[in-house]
Order: sequence, then structure tokens, then C-alpha cells
Amino acid sequence: MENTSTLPVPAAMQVNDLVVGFGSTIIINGLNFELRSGEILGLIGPSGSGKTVTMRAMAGLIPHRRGDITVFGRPFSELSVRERETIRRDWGVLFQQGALFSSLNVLENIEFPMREHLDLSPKLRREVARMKIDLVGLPASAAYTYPTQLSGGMIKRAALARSLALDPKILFLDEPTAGLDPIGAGKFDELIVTLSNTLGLSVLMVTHDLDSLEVACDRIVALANGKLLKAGTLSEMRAASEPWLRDYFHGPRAHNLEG
Ligand SMILES: Nc1ncnc2c1ncn2[C@@H]1O[C@H](COP(=O)(O)OP(=O)(O)OP(=O)(O)O)[C@@H](O)[C@H]1O
Repeated sequence: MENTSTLPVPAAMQVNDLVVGFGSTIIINGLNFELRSGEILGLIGPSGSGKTVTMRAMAGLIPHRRGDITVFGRPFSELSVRERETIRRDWGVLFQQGALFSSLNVLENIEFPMREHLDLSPKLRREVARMKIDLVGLPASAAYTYPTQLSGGMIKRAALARSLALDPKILFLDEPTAGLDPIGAGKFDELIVTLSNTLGLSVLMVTHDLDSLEVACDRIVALANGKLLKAGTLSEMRAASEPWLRDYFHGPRAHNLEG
């Protein structure tokens, strides 16, 4: 019998020679990296280097001009339209501002993707949505509140609950701790780690937050000029000689990582 334990686990996602542009401007120009199964990968780079564009292209939200994206070993380009629709449910996206529907309460926001994609009874849908509220550490009383009534941290958690609505295997987070106070940011990082560990999620986290890299990320990918600058663990990135990485990891804001 074949020993399956020796079979390599395919990467959750692989970005191969990716090119993305808008009009005559090329933003991503031949990018290669992988999101390994079960890891939390931090995506860093100078402002405007294309981190969000990369994340959106990986999530199928914007088209790419060249290259391919592989999802659990399957090239996206080889999938039928139907298969693409199905595979898109394998990931959830947490947008920078949360992007909750302001006219819907938290429960309705979480139920929204379920209405679109799952054939669940209203009762079961509501039950699952309540479970997601609990999963992200929101009180049950948050269910009937509207986004405008929530703090920034609660909005992030509610948006996270919605991104988990379809039980994704991959989570895309766009600057999840931006705008949170340091304590709230730390708790959010811990939540992401707990969710990744307990649900086996593979997470791509676009971030500028050095603390998040230290607390949450298993590896880091840095972009520059539309390409991969370097990928590695935090200690490998800290030891890197590339000028931007040196400034980033050893600048005045990096004091908490020193030592
Ligand atoms: N829809 C769009 N149309 C035209 N240009 C765009 C579009 N989306 C992004 N860009 C451009 O792509 C470049 C990269 O943007 P992106 O948001 O990915 O940067 P980023 O690395 O995430 O930056 P930051 O760290 O500041 O959030 C920017 O110059 C931006 O103006």
C-alpha cells in the first residue's frame, strides 16, 4: 500500500509569474511566492508596492494579465467557470475597512454569503451565524447591532465572522490591525492565530504592523517593484541585507523586535 504520509502537501496557494496592471500601469510584474498550507504568511512592502492588489488578484477580485494562481495544487486557469465559483468559497476576505453592509445588522451581515451560496434553512443559517459570532469573540448581544453602533475592533471581528461564514480554508486579511489600539490589535492577532490553529486555516495577512509579524506570522513575504524582494521567517528577514528590509526591521519603530 502506498505510504501517503510521504506525499507532499500542496501549497494552499501558489503565485506563479503574476502580472497585474491597470491601464498602461503595471503594478505586479512577475511575482512568485506560495502560501503554505496551514501557515500565517505576512505580506509586507512599501506603501503602494501592490500588496492589496496582489491579495485581490489571489482572491479573484481583479484579473491578472499573465501568470497563474494555483489553489491547493490546481491552477485557477484550468478550472471551468463552475469550478472557479465553487473554489472561491474556499477563501474568505477581510477588507481593510471591514466592508460590512451598514443597512444590515451583524447577524444579517454574516448570513449574507450563506444566503448567496448555501442552501440552508433560515433557522440553521441563523444558528451558524450565531456560532461565527461566538467564534470571533463577540458577545451574543452584538448580533442585532448595526455597524455604526460598533467600535473599530468589533467591526473587525464582525467582518471576520462574515469572512468565515462559508467555512473557508484560506483567509485573506488586509491590514487587519490598522486603526486598532495596541491592546485590541494584540488580541486580534491572537484570535487569528487561534483560528488558524483550530480551523487549519491558511492565512495571507497584508500588514505594516511589526507586532503582528512577530506574534502571528510563520513566514513573511516582502514585495518591491512589483516582484518578490525576499521571503523567509522573521529572523531571516531581520538578518536580510536588502536596504528596505534593513530600514523596516531595524528602524526606530522596530525596537520591540530587537534583542
Ligand atoms: N483599481 C485600481 N485602478 C488603478 N490603480 C490601482 C487600482 N488599485 C490599486 N491601484 C494602484 O496600484 C498600486 C498599488 O496599490 P496597493 O493598494 O496594492 O498598494 P499597497 O502595497 O497595498 O499599499 P498600502 O501599504 O499603502 O496599502 C497603487 O499605485 C494604486 O494606486
